[in-house]
Amino acid sequence: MNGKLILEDGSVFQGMLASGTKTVGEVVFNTGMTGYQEVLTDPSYCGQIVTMTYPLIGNYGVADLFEQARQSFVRGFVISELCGKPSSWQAEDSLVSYLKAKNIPCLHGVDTRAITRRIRSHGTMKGVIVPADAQASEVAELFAQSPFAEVVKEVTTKEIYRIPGKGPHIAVLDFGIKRNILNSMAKAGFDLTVLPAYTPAEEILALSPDGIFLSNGPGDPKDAPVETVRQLIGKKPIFGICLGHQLLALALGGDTYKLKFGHRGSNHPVKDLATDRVYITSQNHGYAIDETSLATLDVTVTHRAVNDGTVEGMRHNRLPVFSVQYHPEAAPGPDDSTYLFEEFMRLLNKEMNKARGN
Ligand SMILES: NC(=O)CC[C@H](N)C(=O)O
Repeated sequence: MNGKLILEDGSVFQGMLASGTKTVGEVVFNTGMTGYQEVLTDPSYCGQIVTMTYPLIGNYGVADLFEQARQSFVRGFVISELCGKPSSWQAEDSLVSYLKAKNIPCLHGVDTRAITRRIRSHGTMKGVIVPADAQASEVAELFAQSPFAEVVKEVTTKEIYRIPGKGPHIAVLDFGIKRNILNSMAKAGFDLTVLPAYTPAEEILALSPDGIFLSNGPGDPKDAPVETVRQLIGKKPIFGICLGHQLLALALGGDTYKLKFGHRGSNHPVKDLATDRVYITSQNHGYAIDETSLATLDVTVTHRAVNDGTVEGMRHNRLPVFSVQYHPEAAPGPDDSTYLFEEFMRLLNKEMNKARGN
């Protein structure tokens, strides 16, 4: 069936519907050459229609191994050439049958370069995917919907669950956590209790964890549980990734703002300001910390994006609290930054030793 993507500014991009019929979301683009299944199942994309800039998507199929959550939360997927016949030793299915089975709206055969150029110059905006012959009233109805209503509630775990390990006990706040973050923490040796995003601070602290982890997640950080994080600061060592990093800044009294078109891809250079070393990182964020808002706070900016100079990492000057805006767990992307999970382990061991009076 022929379909189209219509952006809020009225621009129209024609294509074909591989699955789904209509949807609304915030249209963003991801520049990764691979990793489409991880992108589809990263809960941070909840509420968004993702356009992949790499022109051939689906060539290595899909496999259970790449899933990052219990389901996909993207509102839609836009690609140029959809490869129907994957070729990979890992492929368990083709992308097209995966999209159909999961009912993920997908428009393909689209000029994704034109969409990306428009978003780059006009900024991220809302869009709808509809059949080519959709009525204007149907389109207006879709545009009237808010794709970001309660996204953290939608993606977070409904139940507490444990991933036992031999090391320090971490209370993991799941704002939309990717599986590879949990895998990376388990691999580093942590003992994990994963909690729903809206668990009150007293309940989290009642578990007597050795540390707290704040996960990635969708939407505007100001709509997430900032107050809970504020009540946790100073009580336990904390590590935050992406949304978790933004929440820490807000809870400390800083501010965040929306980037014009965000950072989404697997090859974003980030500089560690202590060593001047540049890491290639996986990123997916539409908001950033306002650096001027940190000026009067007791924190140090530790990492910076090489492309646009925005804040990519920070640490507290007195408390055992640090965070990064990018995704050290990768999946997809390079694993340059997995050392950060070991850094969290070292920090916890140091704090636990201190508490024992050693
Ligand atoms: N990956 C994430 O955690 C994204 C954080 C936030 N939703 C943003 O877009 O900036």
